[in-house]
Amino acid sequence: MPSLFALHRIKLLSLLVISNLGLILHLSLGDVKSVAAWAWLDIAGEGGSAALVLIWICLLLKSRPAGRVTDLLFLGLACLFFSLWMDVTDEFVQMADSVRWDAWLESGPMPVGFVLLTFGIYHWHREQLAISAQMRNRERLYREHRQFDKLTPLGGAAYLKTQIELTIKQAEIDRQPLSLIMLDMDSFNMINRDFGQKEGDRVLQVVTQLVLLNLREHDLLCRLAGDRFVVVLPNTLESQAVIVATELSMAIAHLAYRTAGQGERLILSATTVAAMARQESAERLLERLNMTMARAKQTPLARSA
Ligand SMILES: Nc1nc2c(ncn2[C@@H]2O[C@H](COP(=O)(O)OP(=O)(O)OP(=O)(O)O)[C@@H](O)[C@H]2O)c(=O)[nH]1
Repeated sequence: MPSLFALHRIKLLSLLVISNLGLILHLSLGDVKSVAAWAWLDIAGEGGSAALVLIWICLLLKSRPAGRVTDLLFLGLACLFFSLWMDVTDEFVQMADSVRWDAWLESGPMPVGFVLLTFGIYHWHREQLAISAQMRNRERLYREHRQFDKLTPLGGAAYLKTQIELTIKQAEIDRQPLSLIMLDMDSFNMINRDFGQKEGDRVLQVVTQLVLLNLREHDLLCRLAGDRFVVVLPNTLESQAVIVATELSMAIAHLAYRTAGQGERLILSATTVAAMARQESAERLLERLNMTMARAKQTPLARSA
């Protein structure tokens, strides 16, 4: 993974050069104030704000791919930083009363920065709408990044339980059936053992994409743990969930998966089971599915709970 500096070298160097030019201009045309003349509260406020904006810039560049939205957000934040930096510099260097340009350097870039940030955030919002459409089957109602698994990236067990509780309540209000599918990869530890953990990770990612492709708009896929996934299917009877579960198993069995290293063809398979929610907690429902899964792994015909 390239470092933050390597990816955004020109942006960061430009900010460094311009900030230093501002500082040099002040130092060469003004007088350095004595420590007694320093306004500590202003220094802390303005300096702290400049430091925070610098942190925002680093987080932005670290978390976003290069492109127009990143450029707009960066330029906006860079303008805010420059204004605040000039403000701090002013606390250490006294300019003659006749000098006007220093006030421009302090106040000018700030509104420009806000305008650029507004454009950037607007385009970010549009980009996010497109991403959210793709994330449709991965998240519902709210996003809490700590509850999302980095690898797949699907909601984890905690997210799943919250979503099941919410969906059970909604199903009761709507008087609609709610079913769940549990999917567990078969002999997954052998993939890790024979081809390495990285290949195992890749299999989990590919299987996730494949399952997502086979779900309906309102279904939700989560990763319960390891190679075990759960699909929440609102407005679905158990008999319909069993059909979807069989389709998912078949899709995985028919996947022409090749390893990243030598391109070996792997035969993947998964066991799936389905259950309809009764008047029970999410915990109990998952327990019931886990038990059915354990039975199905031993006797492949036990596919519903
Ligand atoms: N590569 C990879 N492996 C994982 C991850 N999480 C769990 N595992 C591995 O998944 C394997 C799951 O093993 P088991 O629960 O025995 O499942 P299995 O080998 O599919 O066996 P059966 O389910 O009985 O068919 C273990 O070897 C875990 O170490 C992960 O994020 N990445």
